[in-house]
Amino acid sequence: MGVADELISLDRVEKVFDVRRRVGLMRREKRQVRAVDGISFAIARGEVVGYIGPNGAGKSTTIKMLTGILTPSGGRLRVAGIDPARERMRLAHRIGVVFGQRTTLWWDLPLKDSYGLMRRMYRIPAARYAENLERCVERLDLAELLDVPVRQLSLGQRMRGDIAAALLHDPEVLYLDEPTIGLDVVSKAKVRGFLRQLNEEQGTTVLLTTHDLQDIEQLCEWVMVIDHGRLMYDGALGGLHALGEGSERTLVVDLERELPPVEVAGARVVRVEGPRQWLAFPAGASAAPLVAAVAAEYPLVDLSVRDPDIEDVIARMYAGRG
Ligand SMILES: Nc1ncnc2c1ncn2[C@@H]1O[C@H](COP(=O)(O)OP(=O)(O)OP(=O)(O)O)[C@@H](O)[C@H]1O
Repeated sequence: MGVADELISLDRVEKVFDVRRRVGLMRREKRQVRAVDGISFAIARGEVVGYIGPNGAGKSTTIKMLTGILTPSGGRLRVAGIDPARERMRLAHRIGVVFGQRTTLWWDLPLKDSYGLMRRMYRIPAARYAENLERCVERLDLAELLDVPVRQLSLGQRMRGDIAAALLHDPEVLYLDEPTIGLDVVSKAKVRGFLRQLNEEQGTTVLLTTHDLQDIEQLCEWVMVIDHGRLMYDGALGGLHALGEGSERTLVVDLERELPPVEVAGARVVRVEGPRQWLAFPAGASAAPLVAAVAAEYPLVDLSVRDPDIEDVIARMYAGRG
């Protein structure tokens, strides 16, 4: 990735919170929480990057620093060449933000009035506003909803409304914090489809925080995993599959008939159902010798190889933390 393409960069960024905790009846104890503990990464223009980690890992704190809501305690952070905390208003014109858990829309106003207010806030030229609104309305299926007050929208409708609101001023980068939380499968698919199209057609850079690994698998080629404020992984999605320590692939074999568990070197049977057996083997190993060994010793009818479930890999990464 060339430096010229770098839209977001963090260099040893830290955020420390001072928290006071009551201990006993009178005493209060001062404690520091290192929410983000020396994180460095770079995101190039046009990338869609997943940012995942367990509860309390530091994801929201990172996003808040990237928008300028929070000032880092240390390190250097730039978005589109801007220091977010120092020039928050200037940055606001370049970024869009969607928080799945709360809306940026006006609760009592019809959707289109909220958009009108956005237009004035961001001083969006009339033609550009009309064009962007039309595109969002069409692609996010909002035509029927424009006159409805936000409080009357379903969660999925409101989320689509929020995503449109974040895009009316043509941001170069979109931060999404749990954009599919609480949505049904159809709404999730709509939101994901829209984001993919946005990235492909407008080249919008997307930083996506989510607990839904389907979001990640369907949208992101690059993933960062954070835990205890530190980056545990920063790489291609495919690399995650191979990463989880002890992660395994599965060879599923269909035998001619029901047989005792297959015995071959380098794999162990983890499940038997009638003539079908599941053999787990290390994700890094080749399946070929295993298949050959089974075929030589057993009446093999059919087989398939399954990659480790990304959910398992991530769960293992979280479990091994500390
Ligand atoms: N304003 C604050 N004051 C004190 N501590 C905070 C504050 N904001 C966050 N923290 C702490 O910082 C840590 C990281 O929190 P953060 O919200 O960034 O996690 P997260 O990865 O977004 O978690 P989740 O998946 O639950 O949203 C947590 O221990 C949290 O309690």
